[in-house]
Formats: sequence, structure tokens, C-alpha cells
Amino acid sequence: MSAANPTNQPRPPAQRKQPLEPPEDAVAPVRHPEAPAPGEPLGAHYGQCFGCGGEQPHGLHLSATAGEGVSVTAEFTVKPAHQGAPGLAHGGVLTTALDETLGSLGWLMHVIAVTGRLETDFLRPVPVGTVLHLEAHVTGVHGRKIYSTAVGRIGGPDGEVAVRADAVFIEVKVEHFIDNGRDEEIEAAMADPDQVRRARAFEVNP
Ligand SMILES: CCCCCCCCCCCCCC(=O)SCCNC(=O)CCNC(=O)[C@H](O)C(C)(C)COP(=O)(O)OP(=O)(O)OC[C@H]1O[C@@H](n2cnc3c(N)ncnc32)[C@H](O)[C@@H]1OP(=O)(O)O
Repeated sequence: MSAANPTNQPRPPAQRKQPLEPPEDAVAPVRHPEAPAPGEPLGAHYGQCFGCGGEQPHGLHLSATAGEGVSVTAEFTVKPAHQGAPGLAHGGVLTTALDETLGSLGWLMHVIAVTGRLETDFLRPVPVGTVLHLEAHVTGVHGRKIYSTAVGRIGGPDGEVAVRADAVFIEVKVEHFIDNGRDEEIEAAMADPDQVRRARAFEVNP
């Protein structure tokens, strides 16, 4: 009997861990013709997002920039509110930074996708005050599954690798949010006067 599966019953398919590498018949990701140009900041997809929103006082305020192909770079400054051990970033916060960076790749394909599986490797501790430089790109697309990978470096694009992650995001329709999110936030987001942000949330066309 294993600790991860104490009853040793076979898991139903939906609960089985899915591979993080694209399958052999995966296709290359396609950059949308109207995606932001390389070097253009992506901005926040939602003001209240803990990862990128400007309206979350203790959020990460991560800012992502479009790269070549289907890739992004991002920066996140570790603040005292992000500590786990004294003076060091919490691992869950670092995973959030990776998740947010990977999540922003969808906008380059004009696809809405949510994290299905995300695996983080923590290679170096990250002190408070660090500017974590992140890079993420899509490695393959298979149906609704988007495979991607990200790395976080200390101080700049050539800094020491502190964290890395592989992920599978699953493409969803906007109903995923409308049907599952709390009404008051959904209604406020739909009334967002920022047209780009609203388009990114609700009017994304494949
Ligand atoms: C307000 C709106 C704002 C929006 C702005 C943009 C948002 C950006 C937010 C960014 C914030 C940062 C990002 C965040 O933090 S996003 C927040 C964290 N993530 C979530 O909350 C997702 C919760 N999970 C679900 O809702 C469902 O389970 C989903 C939608 C994921 C799938 O349920 P659904 O019933 O739809 O799918 P299906 O069962 O028919 O499967 C379809 C295919 O997918 C494969 N599969 C399924 N699950 C997994 C898995 N876990 N790993 C790997 N693969 C998986 C499955 O094998 C199948 O493959 P195949 O058999 O076809 O080969």
C-alpha cells in the first residue's frame, strides 16, 4: 500500500497523473496573428489576479512580456509578504509565479486555458528582494492540452536557475469561469472598462 494511494484502488482516469511531455503526435503551437508583438508587455488579465493584478496589495504584481513564437518573459520582485522561511520566498509563491507566467502563454495563441498539472523543481532558495526573471514557452499542443515549461532565474535572464516547472494547461471556454466563478466578480469583470483585458477574459477567438 502506498502513502499516495492508501487504499491501493486504481484511480479513475480523470485522477491519474498525466505526462508533462507532449505526446509524439502533438503539434507545434501557433502564434495568433494579433498576438502582442515580441517585447510588448502583456498587462494583467484581471486586476484582482493574485499573480498579475494591480489591485491585490499582497499579490505578486508579476509583469509579463511577449517573446518570439509562443514564449514570454516575466519579472517578479519577492516582497516581505511572500516569505515562507525568514528572508526567503515561500515555495508556493514561487510556484504561483511560474503558474502565472505559463498561464500568460495562452494570450499569444488567443486561447483561454487553465492549469491542469504543474510540477515545480526548487533548485536554489530565493531571498526577499530578489527580482526573479522568468521565461516560459509552449512545447506542444495536443487537442485541448497545452504543454509548457518555465524557468526562473535570480536577478536577470542570465542569473542562476532557482526554480523550474513543467505544466499541462487545458483549453476551456469562457463558460468555465461564468459557470464556476462567483457572480459578483464575474459581473464586475464583464463590465471592466479596460477593453483589452475584457477581450482577453471574455472575447478570445481561436
Ligand atoms: C474571468 C475570466 C478570466 C480568464 C482569463 C484567462 C485565465 C487565465 C488564468 C491564469 C491563472 C493562472 C493559471 C491558473 O492558476 S488556472 C486555476 C487552476 N486550475 C483550475 O482551477 C482547473 C481546475 N480543473 C478543471 O476545471 C478541470 O479539471 C479541467 C477544465 C482542467 C478539465 O476538465 P474538462 O472536463 O474540461 O476536461 P476533460 O476531463 O474532458 O479532459 C480534456 C483533456 O484534458 C486532459 N486533462 C484533464 N485534466 C487534466 C489534468 N489535470 N492534467 C493533465 N491533463 C488533463 C484529459 O486527459 C483530456 O485529454 P484527452 O483525453 O483529450 O487527450
